[in-house]
Amino acid sequence: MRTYTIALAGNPNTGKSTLFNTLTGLRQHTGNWAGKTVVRAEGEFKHGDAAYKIIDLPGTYSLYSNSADEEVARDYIIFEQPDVTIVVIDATSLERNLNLALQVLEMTNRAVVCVNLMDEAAKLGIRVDLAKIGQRLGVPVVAISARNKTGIDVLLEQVERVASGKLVPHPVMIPYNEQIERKIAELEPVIRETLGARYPTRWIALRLLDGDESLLQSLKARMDAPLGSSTAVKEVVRHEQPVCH
Ligand SMILES: Nc1nc2c(ncn2[C@@H]2O[C@H](COP(=O)(O)OP(=O)(O)OP(=O)(O)O)[C@@H](O)[C@H]2O)c(=O)[nH]1
Ligand SMILES: [Mg+2]
Repeated sequence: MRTYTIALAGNPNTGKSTLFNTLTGLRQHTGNWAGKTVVRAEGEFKHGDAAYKIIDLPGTYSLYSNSADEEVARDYIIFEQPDVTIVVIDATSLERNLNLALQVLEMTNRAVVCVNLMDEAAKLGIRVDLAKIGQRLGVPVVAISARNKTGIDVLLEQVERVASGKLVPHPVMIPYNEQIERKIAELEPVIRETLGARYPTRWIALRLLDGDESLLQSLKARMDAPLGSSTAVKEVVRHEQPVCH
């Protein structure tokens, strides 16, 4: 039986753990992330012909290394490369939540956006145009209510399609200004050469331009990648203003 790994990412309080509990029942265990005081919850479930290992990532507003939670979530998506990252977003607070979804889509194309708290949205008279969000983001978008256990089958159907490669999403690519795009184009080949093609070079280029020291440290710790000391990188990144935040 094929086993896939999936991660739950999203802002705090969007129902990730509720979904995690719904999917795994008692087949779950918790501990801490290596070297951090951040809780790590992992569980298993079966669906259709496949088994799934699922990781409940800490809730974060961004993945820019501002806290241990953000570093854990970022490192998991970048280095462990789950077969699918489910971004759980709050239907009653789409604008803020989509910000994190876009960050995840810069890191991986193997994603499904899960709009949770649909029951709450309905109560508030909020209508969510799933098709339009899906079209704009370029990944499957599914509506659920984790608490009421609705929409779970459709969610798992989309997760299976992405995990198995039946569907290869092409997420929207956020364009930056000309100067930043030029620097990204200079950095990407250096990153690819240093780290191999396995990693999201455009996202790493953006983080380097943003002066993300924590990411460089993680890269160094995991693969002894001399990216931070690369002269080519230093040349491009020098005097750069932060691009994100
Ligand atoms: N109405 C409603 N409430 C929900 C739903 N899903 C989760 N909740 C509630 O939302 C609150 C937060 O849920 P959690 O599952 O703890 O959220 P989380 O994303 O794991 O939060 P963090 O771990 O802090 O990031 C809880 O009170 C849940 O009962 C839902 O579909 N509808
Ligand atoms: Mg939680």
